[in-house]
Formats: sequence, structure tokens, C-alpha cells
Amino acid sequence: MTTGIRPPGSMLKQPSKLGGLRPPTSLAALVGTANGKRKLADDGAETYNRPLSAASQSSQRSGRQIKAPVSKAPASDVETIHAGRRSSQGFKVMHKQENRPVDGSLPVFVAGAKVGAAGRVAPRNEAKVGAARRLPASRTVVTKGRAGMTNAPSGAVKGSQPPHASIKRRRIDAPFGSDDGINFITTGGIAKAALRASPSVKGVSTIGNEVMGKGLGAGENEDGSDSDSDDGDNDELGPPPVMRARPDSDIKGRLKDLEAWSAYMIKKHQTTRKTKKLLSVKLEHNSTQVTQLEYDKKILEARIQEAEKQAVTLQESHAEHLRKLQEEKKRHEDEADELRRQFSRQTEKMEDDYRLLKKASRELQESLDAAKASLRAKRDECVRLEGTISKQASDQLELESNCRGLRAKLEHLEDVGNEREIRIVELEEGVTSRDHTIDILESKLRNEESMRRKLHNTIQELKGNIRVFCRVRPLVGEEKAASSLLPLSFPDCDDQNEVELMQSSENALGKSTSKTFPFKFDRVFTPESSQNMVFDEVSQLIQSALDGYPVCIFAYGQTGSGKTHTMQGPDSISTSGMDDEILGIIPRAVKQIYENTSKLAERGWEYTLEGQFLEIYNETLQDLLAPSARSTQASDKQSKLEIYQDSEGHTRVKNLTMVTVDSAERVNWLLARAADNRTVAATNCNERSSRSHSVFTLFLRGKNTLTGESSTGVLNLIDLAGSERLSSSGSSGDRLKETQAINKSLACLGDVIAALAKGSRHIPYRNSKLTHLLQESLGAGNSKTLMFVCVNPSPASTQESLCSLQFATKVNSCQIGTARRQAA
Ligand SMILES: Nc1ncnc2c1ncn2[C@@H]1O[C@H](COP(=O)(O)OP(=O)(O)OP(=O)(O)O)[C@@H](O)[C@H]1O
Repeated sequence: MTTGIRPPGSMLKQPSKLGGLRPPTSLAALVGTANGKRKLADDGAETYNRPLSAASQSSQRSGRQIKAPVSKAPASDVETIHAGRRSSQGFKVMHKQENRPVDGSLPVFVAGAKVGAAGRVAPRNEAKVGAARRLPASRTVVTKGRAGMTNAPSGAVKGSQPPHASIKRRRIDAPFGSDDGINFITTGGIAKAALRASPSVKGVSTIGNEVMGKGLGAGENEDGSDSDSDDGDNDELGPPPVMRARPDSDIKGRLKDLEAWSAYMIKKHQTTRKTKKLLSVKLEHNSTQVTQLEYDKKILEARIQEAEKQAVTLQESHAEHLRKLQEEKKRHEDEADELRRQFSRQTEKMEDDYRLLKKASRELQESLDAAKASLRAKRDECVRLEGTISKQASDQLELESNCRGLRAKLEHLEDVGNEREIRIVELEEGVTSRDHTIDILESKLRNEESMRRKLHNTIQELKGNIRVFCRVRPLVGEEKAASSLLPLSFPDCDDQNEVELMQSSENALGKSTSKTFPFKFDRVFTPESSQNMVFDEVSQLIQSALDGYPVCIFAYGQTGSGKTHTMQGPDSISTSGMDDEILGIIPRAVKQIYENTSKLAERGWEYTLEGQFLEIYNETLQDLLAPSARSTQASDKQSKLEIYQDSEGHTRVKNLTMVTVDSAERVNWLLARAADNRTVAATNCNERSSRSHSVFTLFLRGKNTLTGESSTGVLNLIDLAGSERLSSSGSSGDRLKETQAINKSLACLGDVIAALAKGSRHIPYRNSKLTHLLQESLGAGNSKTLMFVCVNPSPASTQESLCSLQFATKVNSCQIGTARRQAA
């Protein structure tokens, strides 16, 4: 009573007001904070005389002050008391948190407790002193669970234990005069009730709305004033002294009254001063609480912001999920459509299948019927076959005996086979030996090929390096009718190398005389001689060109004597589609060369053929293979054609078109182009072909990959211009000029051959373009030359034929030295 605080017993003055021990059904109910959600407990240990935070809240509303005696609890006194049944099972503390001090100076320990359904006790009691580091160094006892546990003061709450309660109790001095010196701070009206049930407990303070608000007992005013306390004060003050009406004379009595009144007022004044002090403390506490609340507010605002952010994130996530859901929905719809379509397709298919199956079933049934019939037939057949089998069994026995015989034969044959295998091995060895022999023979063949070349060349040399063939063409066209008696005759001899020309003339007396001129050449071809026969004699020279010798074949004779026919073939030089029988020397030579190069390839020879074609007209060179003689460019180029000797001493023509001749067809193309170019020239100059020399040159370069030999042969095939005598031609003007040029070049040819025959030191090659060009082919001892002297058999040409034959005889008398093979 000295503290002015109503003794704990006064809080329990109306226990019936609590309405029994109502168990809280939630943590909020149990905690009883200002907002009804948090349970606050002031450790209150350091300065125990300060008001408890929750109690302050409560008292703020109720205007009631909780006055605790000043006491310091030692730090070591902190302990946990498990409330609950005596079996020590209590209520599980679900959460605890450290809170800011509500009174601004003391840390507050907040403990929570949870229970299940009303009246149901959690299986395990647990209490922890959270944030103990912030607890003051005082002895604090935190109790959880039901009040009236073993540590509670004796007699407390026995028989009326609340299902749960949190109680802090402190060992204090005993200003309250408690039995055990422990002051209990309870949360929740239940504890309060429990304590009320234990009248020996003193110094109880209750915290929480439910207790402090709803659980206020009678005499606790809503404005916080404690009518009980006032009553207690009034009890201490006692009733005001009664001022009795006294007579003025009763001075003593009146003085006594005044003294009593004065004592009463003094006492009241002291009480008022104490009340004022408590209010100051409360004010201080409230300001601290406001700070705490602002702090809480900031935290809450931060949480709200965080929550808003989370809300935004959640909205975005929600939108994303919504979009995905829509996509998923669409996909599912599509899938559903597709499934529907598939279903309908499958349904149709199944219907079709069903129809087919039905049909098949019918067919199967029919087949089954047929099979049954067949089976019956087969059964009959089986019966028949069984008879056959029994017969065949006997046959089998016979066959087996035959088989044994055959086996014996087979064994015999195997023996024969083995012998043959041995023979095969022997034969294979023989083949290997023969392969070896073949290699040797091929080597020999190659050697013999070289030998053949030498021998061939020797034969050609023996035949003469310059030879003359005479070819008399048949009468053609009108000649046949006009001529009855031919001036030419061919003596019957085996060598077929003689021809006689009979020239008839009248003497001065008018008497007809005839003179016969016999001529002998290397070979004479009669009008009946075919192109084949001619080429047979020429082909050996073509082989010499392939063997690497310079060969020159030219046709000499008057115009129309058959030079072109001999060299190329019929009038048209184009040989495409031409009968092979009438082909001349040039296409046949090329063909033979290709055939022989193919054969020689087996012996390691590889050949490259290149050709050129030119004409010499009025001592001017013309390229017959130029792209087109019609073009000005071609003409310009032809004007630059010049004969020169290259570094190896070979005679070449500058700017002359050189064409690779890689097939016989290419030669045909080449001859056709030359004919075309020649025809163009003929439009400008009548009978151009007769008035110019055409020279086809084929270069044959060979290399033997096996022996390393190489060769370079040159084949010149020349169709000379007509050799009419100037006197007989009766030419004048351009024609005279042409004739003079032709005669000059032919005369030069004769001079060269004569000089070669004589063995002159100077050979006049450069006297004409023709001899200059053929220098290599007419070289002393380095060429094989063949001249065809072509003769027109008509009597009108007798004189020209005689001149031609006489010229050819001169050539034939020449003996050019031994030809040398050109080896690269
Ligand atoms: N051996 C032959 N058999 C059949 N006809 C031939 C024979 N030789 C030449 N002729 C024919 O004689 C005619 C003249 O022949 P070719 O044109 O070859 O003479 P040429 O000497 O070349 O004349 P040119 O000097 O004018 O060129 C041609 O119609 C040709 O077909």
C-alpha cells in the first residue's frame, strides 16, 4: 500500500466478471497487442518499476496505472517455465520475435503460443527466449502454457487451468508481500484468471486487449482510471471528516474538526502528487510508444512497397500466364480440331476398312468353301498319294542304291577335280611364265619396231629418196566422145612402171608421122587405177612421216590432169559423206596415221598432230585455215604470212593458222574450210585453184613413254598449179602474169631438185616461195620426196603431157642423199 498501487488481490475482487476461463482460440487473442495481433511482454527486469509496455497500452486506454515495486532481477535468473499440465507437456511456441522496446528504453521479448482447437493442448510445450542478447541482465522467468504449472505458486489455478497462457514472472523484492517473492506478468485474461484463482500471488499485471479491455473487472473504468484504486485511496483517506454544526463556543470541537479536515486534505494532497508522478511516467512511456509506432509504420510502408512490387510482378506473371494459357488453349483447340479431323478421317477409313473387311470376309468365306471343297479333293488325292508313296518307297530304295553308285562316281569325280586343280595351278604358273615371256616379247617387239623403222627407211632409201609416180587419169565428160585413140600406152610389164606417149605430127609433105616417147618411173598408174591402188604405194611414205622423217608428196601436171583428184579426191574438197573409195591421199594419209598411232600406243607411243594449210598464189602466201577469208582481218593477217626458220632450223610460216588434228573428222573439217577459203578467192580470180599451189602440212610429234624415244615427222602434201607452157596457154595480162609466176616456181623446183641431184653446194631454195617453203622436205639427204606426174590422156593434151613427163623424168633421174630420221 505504500506504493499506492492496488494490491494484486484487488484485481481479483470480482472474479465472476471474467466469465470463467475462456481459452483464446488464436494467437492474436492470446497475445493481445494494441492491434489485437501481437503479444508483447515487457521483460521489465532492469527497471522493474517502469510500466510494462502492454500494460501501458492497456492502462493508456483504461487509465489504469500498473505500479510495480522497484526491483532488479539478476541476469542469471532467466529461466523458462513450461506451462501446461503437470506432465510437463505444454503449448508449442510457434513464433517469437524481437520487438523494439515499447517503452523506449527496454528491449521487449515477445513470445507467442499457439494452441489447437479450444481446450486442446498442443503435444509439446516449448519456449525460447528470443533475442536473448537484448534481454536485460535480470532474472526473467518466462512461462508458457497453462498457468498453475509446477513453478507457479502453490495453489495457483489448480483445477481451473487455462489451456494456455504465457506468464513472465520475476523474482522481486516482496513489496507486494507475495508468498514466494515472484511477480507474475501474464498475457491474456486466462492467466489473469488463473492468478486470480491463486490469491496468494501478488503483483500481477495483465497485458492485452482481451484481458485488459474485455476482461476488465468491475471497478475498472474505460477511461483508465481505476475506481478500485481510487476506492483504495479513498479507503486509505477514509471518509472526509464530518464537519458538524457546533456552537461557536465549541471552539475545541470546531478546532478538532478543522484538524481532522486538514489531515484529510494533506493526505489527499499527497495522493494527488503521487498520481501526478505516475502520469508523468505514463506520458514518457507514451511518447516512446509513439516512436516505436512510427518505426513500425516505416517498416510497414517498406513492406507495403515490397508487396506492391510483388503485386506488379505477380500481375506481369499473371498476364504472362494468361497469354500462355490462351496460347495453350488455342493450341489445344487446334489439336482438338486436328484430332476431330483425324477422328473423322479414321472413322471414314475404318468404315472403308469395315466395308473391305466385309468384302474380304465374304471372299474368305467363298475361299473357305472352295478350300473345303479343295480339301475334300486333296483328301481324295492323299488317299491316292498314299498308294503312290508306298510305291515310291520301293522306288526310293532303288534310288538309294543308285545314289550310292552316284556317290562313288562323285568321289571319283572329286579325285578328278583335285587332279584338275593341280593342273590349274600348273597352268597358272605357266600363264605367269608366259606373261613374263610376253613382257620379254613386247620388249622385243619394241626393239623390233625400232628395227622395223630402220628397215622400212632402208627400203624407202633403196627405192630412192625422191621418187616419181605417173598417174594417167581416165577421159572424163566430153573427152570420152571426142577421143577415140589415146596417145598413151602402157607396156605390159610386171613392174607397172612404164608409159609410152605417141605423138603424131605431119611433116612438110603433109605426111603423117608418129613418134613414141617411152618413159619409165617408179610406178605408173593407168586410168583404171583406183585411189586405193595409188594410196597403197604412198602409204609407206606416210609411215615414214610417222616414224619421224620429213616427207613431201606433190602432184605435178597440167591443169585438169587430175592433181587435185589424186591429192584430195573429187572436185569438192569436202569429204563429208564421201565414199571412202574416192578419197584422195590427204584424207587417207590422216586416217592411216590415226590407225597407226593407235597401234603404236600399245607400244608406248603417244602422238600429237597439228596441221596447217596454205596456198601460194602469184608468189604470195595465203592461209586457207584462217577463221574466214571473207573477213578483212583475215586478209590483213594473211598479208603478214612470212617464211622463216625457227631456232631448231625448221622452216615455219609466221602467223599461219595451226590446227590440232585430234580426229579424222577434224581433217575433214580442215579440208572443207580450206576449200571454202579457196572458193572465195576464186571469185576474184578465175580458176584460182589451177593457178596456185596448195600446201597441206601435218606435223607429227611422237614420244615413247616406255623407251623414252621421240620423233618429229613432217608430211607435206602439195597440189601444184597447172604447168601449162606459156606458148601453148596463149595467156595475156593477169593470166600471163600468173603463168609466169607458176612457171617460175616450177622451174625453181626443178632447179632445186637438179642441184640436189648434182650435189651442188648451193641449193637455190629461196628462188621461189614454193622451194623456200619445202626447203626442209627437199633437203639433201633429209627427206623423202614423191612426185606424182599427172597426165591428161586426151590427144589434145599430148604436148603438155609430153612436157610433164619429160620434167618428171628429169626429177626421177635425181638421187637425193640418204634421209636422216629426225629425232627430238
Ligand atoms: N583418176 C581419176 N578418175 C576419175 N576422174 C578423174 C581422175 N583424175 C581426175 N579426174 C577428173 O578430172 C577432172 C580434173 O581433175 P582435177 O581437177 O583433179 O585436175 P587438176 O589437175 O587438179 O586441175 P587444176 O590444176 O585445175 O586444179 C575432174 O573432174 C576430176 O574429177
